[in-house]
Amino acid sequence: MPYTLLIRNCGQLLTLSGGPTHRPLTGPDLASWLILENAFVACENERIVALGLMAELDESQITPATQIVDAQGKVVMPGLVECHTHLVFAGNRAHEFQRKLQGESYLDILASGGGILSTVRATRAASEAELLDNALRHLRDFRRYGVTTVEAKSGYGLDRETELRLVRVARQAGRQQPVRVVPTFLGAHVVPPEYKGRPADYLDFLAAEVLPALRGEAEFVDIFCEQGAFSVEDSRRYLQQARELGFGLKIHAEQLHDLGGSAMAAELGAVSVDHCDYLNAEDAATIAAGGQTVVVLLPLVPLFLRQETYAPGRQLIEQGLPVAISTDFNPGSCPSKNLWLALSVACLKMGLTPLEAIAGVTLNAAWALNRATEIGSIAVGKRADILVLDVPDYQQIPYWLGENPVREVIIGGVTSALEAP
Ligand SMILES: N=CN[C@@H](CCC(=O)O)C(=O)O
Ligand SMILES: [Zn+2]
Repeated sequence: MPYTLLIRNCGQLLTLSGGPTHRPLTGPDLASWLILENAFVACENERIVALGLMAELDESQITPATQIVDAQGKVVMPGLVECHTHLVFAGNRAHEFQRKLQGESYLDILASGGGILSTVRATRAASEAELLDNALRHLRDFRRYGVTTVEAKSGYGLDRETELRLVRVARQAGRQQPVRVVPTFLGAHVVPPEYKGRPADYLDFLAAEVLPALRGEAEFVDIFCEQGAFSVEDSRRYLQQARELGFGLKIHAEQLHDLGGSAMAAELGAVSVDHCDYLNAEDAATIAAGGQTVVVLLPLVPLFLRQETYAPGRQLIEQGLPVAISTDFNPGSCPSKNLWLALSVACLKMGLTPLEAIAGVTLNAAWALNRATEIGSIAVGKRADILVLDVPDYQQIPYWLGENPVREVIIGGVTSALEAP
């Protein structure tokens, strides 16, 4: 079959391929994947079918029906994979920004009934149509940044009806526009007012009344293991129950304190452990030994919460851990969808190199969603989620701080218009 889409004259084609295919990238592999200069990528419908140097291009596969994108010597790379967001919510927390600037901590604001609980009130009060509208707007913004897959957590309902609604909205939003949406159930975000002081009872309720209704609807189950949220022991029991029901596991852990939640979740086979700003070296070694859990770094969160401590990214890489990078887009700890900024801050504050950080927002992020056979690199057989950037050299990606380098976004072999707001 002839090519349906050809991207030619790629100055640098960042393939993210050439390394191991059976596990996430770790150690030196994070930065030694293949870059082709003066190259092409060809697709048949939604799949990549060929790539190589321009001199190797088989012109006989080009027909008048082939769509040709001229990269004009710029960087071409896989679509970004955003592996940790709280996509579906109502309202915002701009009113808490000033409180934060005056020194109130994230957990103090939560303990006073604000923070996550403030977004829960707004989300419970919103209609399904309003929530869908918000989610679609955020997905459009993500797509402009070159994000082609987005994980979407629930977690601002904290009751059966609203939590199921949030998962339904995430799935519906995924069907209504081109960015792929991967739903995660985070009903165990914090303890709702109805269960105040009874976290274990709330988790039992979720496990008995909500998780069974989510089989086939949400792929992962997540929990916020932290002071003021859920303890390590309660989290362990809940995640075990979720695993028995067939869900993949994720955890928010070591965000503000070193409690041991990340190592616990890794021992249960979690696909990712997220935040890890306070992860200690011993627990990092436990996670590395498991060999299957990705550490998702969220550098915009300590930045936004004015925290000095960032996850020890460099040290984690030296210890052999696979790292990914995400924004953690949400109304409280990161109201930003700019994954390029997160990538830059991962370099500046966590010690990643540009190549490692690029792997963190593509192939390793795909591993954190259990989708690395489908997305995250430019390789024959993979889904054609591809970006054409406006920069000629990958070194400029983290350098232009906070800018959006995306010129063209291709999702499933289809170029999608980046319409004005
Ligand atoms: N830490 C817990 N949950 C989110 C924040 C949610 C919120 O503040 O609304 C996070 O990943 O940072
Ligand atoms: Zn989060």
